[in-house]
Amino acid sequence: MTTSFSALPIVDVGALREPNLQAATVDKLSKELYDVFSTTGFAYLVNTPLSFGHEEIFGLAREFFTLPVNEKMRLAKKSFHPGHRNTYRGYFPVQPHLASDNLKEGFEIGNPRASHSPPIAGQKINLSEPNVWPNKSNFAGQEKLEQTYEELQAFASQLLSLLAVSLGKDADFFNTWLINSLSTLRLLHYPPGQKDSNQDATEVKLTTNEPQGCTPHTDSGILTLLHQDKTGGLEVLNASGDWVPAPYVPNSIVVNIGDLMATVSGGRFTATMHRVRTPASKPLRSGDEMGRFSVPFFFEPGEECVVVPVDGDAESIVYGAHVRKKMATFVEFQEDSGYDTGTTEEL
Ligand SMILES: O=C(O)CCC(=O)C(=O)O
Ligand SMILES: [Fe+2]
Repeated sequence: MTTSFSALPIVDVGALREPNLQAATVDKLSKELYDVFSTTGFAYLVNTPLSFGHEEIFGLAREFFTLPVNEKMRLAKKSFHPGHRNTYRGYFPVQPHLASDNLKEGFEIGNPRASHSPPIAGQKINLSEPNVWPNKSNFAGQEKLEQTYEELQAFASQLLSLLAVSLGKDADFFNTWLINSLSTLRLLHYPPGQKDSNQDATEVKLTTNEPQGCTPHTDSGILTLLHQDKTGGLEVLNASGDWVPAPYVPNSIVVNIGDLMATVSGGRFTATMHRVRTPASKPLRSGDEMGRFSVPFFFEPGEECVVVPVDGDAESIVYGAHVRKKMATFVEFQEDSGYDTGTTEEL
């Protein structure tokens, strides 16, 4: 269960930069992670082993989202562009007509080295389809994003070993989860809200009193590693029902537990509700005109992975079935997005 925290804790994971971890370090870090994941379910991580910084990752996000709309829509998932084959990876546009509490556009990639399977009969979403990319002449960031994915996957795997130890298991206890992992790297852009009618095409017309860039939710997978820019807006729900701001802390990334890991841990870890406020409209803002950028990495097992909870008597979960069930609640995956693209080309 989450607690009545008033700020997210900070965990220094600098020791993970060393090639060989001492047993005492494993012990210390796994205890620290256990403490935060069994209370807030969320923390800032500092001194991570990642080789890239915020400037690089948000440079890539900015480069992607400033592409012309038709170039982004060329990558749109089938639910936003019926002529396209990609159902799971690719671009989704802002959909104010569908959900005024989810005002964001996004671009998602899976494992760049994965082998791909054809769609499963009767399933509308192919979880193991290939990535789609903008033309190289328009977007130079493909290779960098692929490397970013691989580094985040490796870092998340280190954390997973520590979580296994923290739950009294061997460090490799969850290693089968890494086979054909479905982890997702998602670039997100939250356009600023705009209250008057002179908005341009990239701004969002606010239709509710409480505009949301991202509706309250828990993440579905193992854990999420989040890069956020300095705009702010992320809020985490504590046990008293208060939304606690989780602003950017310099050189940190945010980590949080997903539903699957909460279940596997027998409820020892908590998947905490969070949301993102829509960035303030232009006249109120002093900095960036484009709104907020964030880059969550959702660490996930493979589609066919049979996930066995740590308490022997609890029921196993097939990850593909778990994620499909959760997806039914996401606006990005609604059957008919109603998005009118006016184009028909296929990828
Ligand atoms: O943009 C953020 O800071 C959080 C996004 C998020 O919670 C999500 O995509 O699941
Ligand atoms: Fe989330």
